[in-house]
Amino acid sequence: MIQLHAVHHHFGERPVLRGLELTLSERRIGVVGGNGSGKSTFARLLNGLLVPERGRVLVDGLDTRTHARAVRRQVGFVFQNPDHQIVLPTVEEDLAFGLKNLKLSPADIAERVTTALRRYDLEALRHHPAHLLSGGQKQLLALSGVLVMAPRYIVFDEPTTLLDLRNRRRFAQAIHELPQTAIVVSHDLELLRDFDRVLVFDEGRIVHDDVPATALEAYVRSMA
Ligand SMILES: Nc1ncnc2c1ncn2[C@@H]1O[C@H](COP(=O)(O)OP(=O)(O)OP(=O)(O)O)[C@@H](O)[C@H]1O
Repeated sequence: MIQLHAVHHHFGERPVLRGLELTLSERRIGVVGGNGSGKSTFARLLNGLLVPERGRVLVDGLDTRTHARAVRRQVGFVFQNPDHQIVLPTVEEDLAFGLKNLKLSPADIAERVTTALRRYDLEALRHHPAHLLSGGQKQLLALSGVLVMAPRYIVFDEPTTLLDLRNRRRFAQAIHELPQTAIVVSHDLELLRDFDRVLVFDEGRIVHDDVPATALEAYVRSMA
């Protein structure tokens, strides 16, 4: 469970999050809202990439302010642009990167990497230069790089924005099949239709918090 208590955040003079009070326990949670409404800032709070100026964020009871490393292990983060996430030259090296920091044995690392490659049919690309993958393959590699770390939660910040229709569907299916809790920030409302819960942000506040049919309809109406 992820909890936010009285969370406020400013960038300079500008209030970006205003008094968020939330308990996130559903398996699929979508986050929508206009540009600049605070969604990405909210997403970055959930794994401690950012700590709130005021208030607390707790991941299974661990405060992101005081337990940053432990929280980072529990909450994976998939960025909009996989190029920001893929750090090593080949697909295999990139997948093994985070695992080396976990001090696993070489055999354990090899096994986890192979399992990850199989999951999204990336096996033939094991030695391929990661930067030469297609956009869809890169996004799946970025997700795989998070999954090998076996987090309990995965936060996605606009993961399908750069993908074509086929890859968007494939990625949506990948999210659908994840055993983990997923919190997904997206402007792609279709992606969120079968989720358990959708939060609608407006100027740093949550103005709707409901099942997708109701929350998305309210959001679409507010944008008309
Ligand atoms: N590091 C930062 N420094 C200063 N201002 C920032 C920073 N990050 C975000 N902001 C500002 O905070 C506000 C909220 O940004 P945020 O990225 O959370 O919005 P968003 O809802 O994700 O928007 P979008 O849909 O456009 O991605 C915006 O006005 C943005 O300019």
